[in-house]
Amino acid sequence: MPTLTKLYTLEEASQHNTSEDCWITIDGKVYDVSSYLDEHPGGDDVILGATGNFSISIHNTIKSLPTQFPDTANRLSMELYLSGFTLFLSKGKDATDEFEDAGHSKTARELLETFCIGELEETTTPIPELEIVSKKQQLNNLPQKFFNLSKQYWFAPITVVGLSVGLGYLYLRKKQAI
Ligand code: HEM
Repeated sequence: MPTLTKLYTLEEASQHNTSEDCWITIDGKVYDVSSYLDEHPGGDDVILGATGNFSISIHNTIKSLPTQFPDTANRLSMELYLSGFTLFLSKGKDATDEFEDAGHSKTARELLETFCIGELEETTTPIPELEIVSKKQQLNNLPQKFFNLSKQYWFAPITVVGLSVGLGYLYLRKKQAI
């Protein structure tokens, strides 16, 4: 039997990301929650933040901060690349984690179903449009890494020099005593 469910790609759903026209995708389904934004007890901003706007995850070795910069994506990607960060830029975002993390009640889940307009195409996955994780990045950062290491292990050369001076002194004293 042919399915009557309308299918969307994640990228298509991601175009609807404003307070007048807001779609979110949860568990493979697509919801048009535009009319519910103003009524949402958790505020409209959290739902808008879970839409498929450009989403950028920035990582370096010490911290990871997912954030959103819709307009400045290209400039930012270049700047971050140069400063040695790893950057993932994806167009299209799934809101399942945000929805689940808020601990919504059964009533909220039932209400959600009333806004369902279709499902995601099965092949749809968040596509990283730009992924900068390369060996080149590590090579570019060699001087910085060396600097970081020397900051971390500054005591090692001082210990070696100290030990050499001490041993030399003891050796000379012993030699003089003979
Ligand atoms: C996906 C992004 C969403 C996030 C991050 C989110 C977050 C939240 C948060 C933080 C609250 C608690 C507000 C408070 O008690 O101060 C809340 C409550 C609620 N939300 Fe959402 N929400 C989202 C989407 C939705 C959607 C799509 C619906 C329904 C169409 C919905 C329905 C409700 C309802 C009914 C409540 C009241 C408490 C409950 O019954 O669980 N939310 N939400």
